[in-house]
Amino acid sequence: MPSLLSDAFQAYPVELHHKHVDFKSVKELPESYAWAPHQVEENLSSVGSFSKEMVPIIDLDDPKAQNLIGHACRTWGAFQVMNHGIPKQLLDKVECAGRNLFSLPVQQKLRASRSPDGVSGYGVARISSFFPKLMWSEGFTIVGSPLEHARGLWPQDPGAFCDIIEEYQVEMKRLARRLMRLMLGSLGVTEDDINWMADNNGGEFSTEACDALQLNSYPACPDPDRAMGLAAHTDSTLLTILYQNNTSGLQVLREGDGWVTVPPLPSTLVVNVGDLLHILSNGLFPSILHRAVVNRTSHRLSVAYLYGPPSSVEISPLKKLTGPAHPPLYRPVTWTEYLGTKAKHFNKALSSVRLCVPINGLLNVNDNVLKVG
Ligand SMILES: C=C1C[C@]23C[C@@]1(O)CC[C@H]2[C@@]12CCC[C@@](C)(C(=O)O1)[C@H]2[C@@H]3C(=O)O
Ligand SMILES: O=C(O)CCC(=O)C(=O)O
Ligand SMILES: [Fe+2]
Repeated sequence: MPSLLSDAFQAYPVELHHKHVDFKSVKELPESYAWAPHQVEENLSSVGSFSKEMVPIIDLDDPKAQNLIGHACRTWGAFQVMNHGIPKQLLDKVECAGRNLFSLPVQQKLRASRSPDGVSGYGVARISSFFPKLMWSEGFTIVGSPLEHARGLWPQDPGAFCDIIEEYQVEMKRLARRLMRLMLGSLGVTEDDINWMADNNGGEFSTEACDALQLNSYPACPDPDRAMGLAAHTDSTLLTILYQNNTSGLQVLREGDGWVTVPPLPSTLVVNVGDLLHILSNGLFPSILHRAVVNRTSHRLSVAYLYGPPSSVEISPLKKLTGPAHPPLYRPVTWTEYLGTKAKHFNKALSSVRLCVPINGLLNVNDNVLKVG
């Protein structure tokens, strides 16, 4: 049984081809990128006569932040945070590093390709293998040090990119831990209730949470209504912190509302509940289905910080949240194992680790919500 995050996909290698079109020179959407209308599902805000609610915006300096976060996690599974303490200059630097990377010639980027059974490197989203059409995006995943891949990309000076990424990883880990404390606090749970988070865990577990960084690039698209930037998915994480540049594209699916756009706001970060927090909270905090759409005029860039537990620690519903009236709904699972499950079942992964499986078999997270369009 693999225990490192980087080993998660050994049992499920995917041969994702890297024959990207040259996004910049394409004048018409190639058929291989043209999604069927029902897969793109229109964003109701452009059609509907009703106004939709917005993903909550929470100021971390607000004394009520913990309660507001708890409410947002229960009712949305996502929120935006301001006054989060990440310097604007660092966000600018990481955006610039991403732009530098994606603007390299394709041949150079391919020198840092993610291998079929690997987790780090350049390539199309791993979930692409579940769809008949290609996504209008490219990505670069970093687990641990980016040095090896950066050497392939910038043989003369890999250090500049690595310094920025490493600084970002440190700051994001600090923020993720703070957010975890607030989210759990709203449920009456403390770090001491979670062995791997507690400072004094007697050395039984590594206290080091695991994480990954995903840089996403969405070039301007000649036919955005038929294209998909990143298809609907939940993250496998405890939580994800997303920085998006000033171009909108992120949408979350909300029961009753359909796809709701999360507009980029200056110096604000988006926080998503992932599947492992869904499990840990015994479903009180649902993981959120989200996607990225593209547009005709602007290049969009996003940076997702994916935060999870130490890769071999088993995550199961917290004892404090379960009892005779609330039996545990999920079996214990490590992050590494869950990533493998996700690689096999994709959006049915969460129901595949459910203890009482729905009568009609594995439930796709998409089946759980009101369909739009
Ligand atoms: C730790 C991870 C979560 C992730 C798979 C990965 O190994 C690294 C990339 C992550 C990402 C980002 C885009 C969407 C997603 C579903 C994917 O294909 O790669 C997520 C994965 C996830 O959260 O399951
Ligand atoms: O680009 C976005 O807005 C979404 C990215 C995302 O969902 C991811 O990287 O997991
Ligand atoms: Fe995501």
